[in-house]
Order: sequence, then C-alpha cells, then structure tokens
Amino acid sequence: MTPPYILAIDQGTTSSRALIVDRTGAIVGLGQQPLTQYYPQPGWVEHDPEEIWTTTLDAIGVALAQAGLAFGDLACIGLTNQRETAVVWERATGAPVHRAIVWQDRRTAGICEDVRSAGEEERVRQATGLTLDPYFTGTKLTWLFRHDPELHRQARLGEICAGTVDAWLIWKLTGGASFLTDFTNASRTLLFNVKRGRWDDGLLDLFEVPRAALPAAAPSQSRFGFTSEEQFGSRVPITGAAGDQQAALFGQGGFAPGVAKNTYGTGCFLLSNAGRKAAVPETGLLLSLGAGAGPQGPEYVIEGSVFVAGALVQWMRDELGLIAQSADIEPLAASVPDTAGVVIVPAFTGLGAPDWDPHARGAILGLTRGVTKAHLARAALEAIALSSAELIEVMNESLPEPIRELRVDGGAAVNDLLMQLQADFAGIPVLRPQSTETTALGAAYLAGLTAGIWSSIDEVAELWRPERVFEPRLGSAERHRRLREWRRAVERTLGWAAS
Ligand SMILES: Nc1ncnc2c1ncn2[C@@H]1O[C@H](COP(=O)(O)OP(=O)(O)O)[C@@H](O)[C@H]1O
Ligand SMILES: O=P(O)(O)OC[C@H](O)CO
Repeated sequence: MTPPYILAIDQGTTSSRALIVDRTGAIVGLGQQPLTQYYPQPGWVEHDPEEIWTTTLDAIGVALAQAGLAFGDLACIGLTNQRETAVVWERATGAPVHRAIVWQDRRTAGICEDVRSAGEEERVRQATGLTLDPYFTGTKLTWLFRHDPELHRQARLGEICAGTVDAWLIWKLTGGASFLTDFTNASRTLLFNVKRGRWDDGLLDLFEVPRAALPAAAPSQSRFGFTSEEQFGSRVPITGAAGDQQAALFGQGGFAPGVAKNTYGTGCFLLSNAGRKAAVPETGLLLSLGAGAGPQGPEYVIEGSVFVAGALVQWMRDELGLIAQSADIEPLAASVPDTAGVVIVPAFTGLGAPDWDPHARGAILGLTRGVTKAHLARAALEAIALSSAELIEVMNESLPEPIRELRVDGGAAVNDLLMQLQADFAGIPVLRPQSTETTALGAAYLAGLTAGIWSSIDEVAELWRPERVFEPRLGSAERHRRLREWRRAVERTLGWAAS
C-alpha cells in the first residue's frame, strides 16, 4: 500500500461500490452493496434514493475496513455513477420526493413521441448530441413534474433539487453544502447544450424543467466540495466526478482520439474519444462530453449504448433458472460449438443504439427441436458480442480512423468466451486490462489529478496494463454473414410493442 489514498465511489445500476486506490493505482480496499430494483409496472424501473445513499455509505465502510484505514486517512474522493437516472429531492430537508427513475425506465416513450411530432428532434439532437429517447434524464423530469403540479410549482420556486445520481451523492456527501453535477453527467440529460457547455434555456422550456431546480455544472476534474465533518468526522475534498462510462474510458487510458472501450455490465457501452470536435454523428450514435475536459475546453466522446447485455445473463439466471450464477454461463455456452442457429435479441426495454426503438421487444429466433439450454446460453453471449460488434461498424463511419483495438471492462468482461466472441465478431483484438475496475480507477484518476497526486495524464497512462489480448479468429466472410444475420433478427423485433 502506497499512500496517499483515494476513495473511488462507483454507484452503479445494480450495486453501490467503494474502492480505495493508492498512488500506484492498486486497489487496496473494496466494498460492494447490492441495490434493490423496483419494477412498479412493465417497462418502469426505479431505485430508492435513500438506499443509493445508505448502500454507498456501507460500501465505503467495508472498503476502509478492508484497507485498514480511517476516513480521515483519505486524500480525496472521486465519484462515478450510473448516468441519466433522475433523482428529485427537497432542498430544505434533503428528503427525496419520489423514487429515482432509472435510465432503463421506458415510461416516457409517449413524451418523446410528442416532442418528435412537434418537429423538435433535430434541434434537440444538435444541441445535446442525444436522440429523443426515454433513456435520458430530461423526459423523466417532465414526467415527474407533470404528475405532480405542486412539485413543479415548488421546483420553479427553487425549493426542489433535480439531478442525476452524481448530484444526489455530492449533495449527501457534503451534507447539502454542494449542489453540483459534472459535465459528463449533465451531457446525458437532454437539457445541456454540449457545444456551449451549459444548460440550454430553450430545452428547459421544451421539457418543462425549471432552471431553479438544476445543479450548477462543472468539469469532471473540479473541486466539488468537502465531505460533511458532522457525518464523516473529517473534511475530505471531492475532486473528481464523472458518469460511469466516461470514467471507464478515462480509466482505460482513453485520453486521446482513437482509443475505444466497451463496458460489459447491465448494458454495454461503447465509447470512443472524439477529441475536441463537436460533430453529432448521423448514424444513431451519441455525442457526449468526456471526462478529460480541461482548461483547453471540452473533450467529446462518441457513444453507442446497448441497454441489455449482462442483464440477459441475469435474466437466464433469475427468471429462467438456466444457471445458478452468472459465471456458469461460460462453461454452459462452451459445451456446444455453436448456437444451432438460434439468435437472441434481448430488446427487453426497447433498443438503444443504433435503432433507438422503445417499442422493440425481445425475441428468440431460429428455435428447432434440438435446441438445448447450452445453445441458448451461447446465443446469449453471442447477442452481447454481436450487438457491440455492429456498433463498432457503425461507429467507424463517424470516426476519422476505424477502431483498431477494443479495451474492455465491466462485470461480464471476465468471461473469456464472450471476449473471444467479441474479437471474432468485431474483427479486431480485444484487450482486457489487468484491472477491470476501470470505472472506479477512472474516477480515482480524475480526483487524484485534481488533487495533485499525479502530476500529468502521462503518469496515469502508465498505470494501464493489458492482462490478456483476444485475437480475432473468424474469417471476414463468416463475420459479415453473422452480422447480417444479427441485423435480420433485430429487424424482426422493431416496433413489436407499439400497437
Ligand atoms: N462471468 C460472467 N459472464 C457473463 N456475464 C456476467 C459474468 N459475471 C457477471 N456477469 C454480468 O455482468 C453484470 C454485472 O456487471 P457490473 O459491471 O457489475 O454491472 P453494473 O455496473 O451494470 O451493475 C450482470 O448483469 C451479470 O449478469
Ligand atoms: O451502472 P452501469 O454500469 O450499468 O451503467 C449505467 C450507465 O451509465 C447508463 O447509461
């Protein structure tokens, strides 16, 4: 253990985690607490904001105990979080007024369609870099305010705070002293102008979100305040914050254009550093702000988000009972040489990039009498790899140079078969770093750079080391055949739930 120590908080969709990172980038303590998922109606997904906070606190306690450190031993804190999820609370008391509406929640598909019918899609896309989809925070706030006019009135008066999970946790960590969000999270709200780097008044009007309810936005490497002495016994500075996918790109050394990473968690998030050019892709991908924004101005990322990846494995485990643990999918899938023609499209919550169809629903195609659960397991891993491979092809159209290698992380990146399938279907090497905790490391690097623990990006870049490289083994013709078959399968799921 090499001091100083950084606390990296990684508040994810399914769990809250805390990691203690030392000067060498080693993880010397780790705490993790699962988070309850609420599904009040089909297509709705909620979290309890208080539980987001208490699980975070518990995870911090476990991480510190494991490292043998006290809270006061921490030099600084870096925060990273599930993005887009909307949290609304009372400014006076800090009490949440509603459950958090999670990024996966589809309840605002109708609101998105109304905005689209009003001809506003292109204006929204050019200002925010995002597509009109229930995924993003903006329409979740529209929904909350429409459903509670009194809340809307209070929000206009500045009595309500509305933000993403980073804003909520910064507020809680600082005992209500800081109401701040970072640029990367703000760039996922549909309310933030990514070209101007500020909230967009026209979009606030369009989505009926009062400016008085929103936090101030700051670059990821900023001073976000100090922890409350009353709660923690010490004032530790929060010196970095970023949405988890931008943090992961940073943790993967994605400091310059051309580096791409894919995170395999609940969903899959493919991000590529796009440098300082703010061109919105035309191909169903998103333009967002990157964590590397510094004094020279903002840095952009191009992103393709797949909503369901590891969640498909979870579904096979929890709902179908095909496996006992997520890791069991690998030997089961490896017990057969192919899927026997089965293709699974896990459009459980609609489809993200590049189709953006909230009405798509999942399908298992190509079933025959001989299909076993092993074929289904293999088809599940192939679905994760094929959806990402297709996104790489699409992303290449928006990049000056095609992606040459893919850096990977996230809970499902430990799956060797999945990584091999990814290399095969993408046709490029897949590089898995020694530490797949790149999201938390990204937050730690951001915080440590601001606090002066590392003096430059170059110093941080040296901490990234590959653990294993998966080389592509599939011929080009077969690879293209599989991608075409995947596209045919996806097209069968589009619009399914629309009528
Ligand atoms: N060995 C494995 N093979 C495939 N999927 C896995 C494996 N281990 C975990 N997963 C999946 O990875 C996801 C957890 O990854 P994680 O990065 O912790 O997710 P999140 O940050 O979205 O909560 C779960 O959906 C789980 O099913
Ligand atoms: O919590 P994760 O890792 O599933 O990531 C969630 C993403 O930020 C959603 O955009």
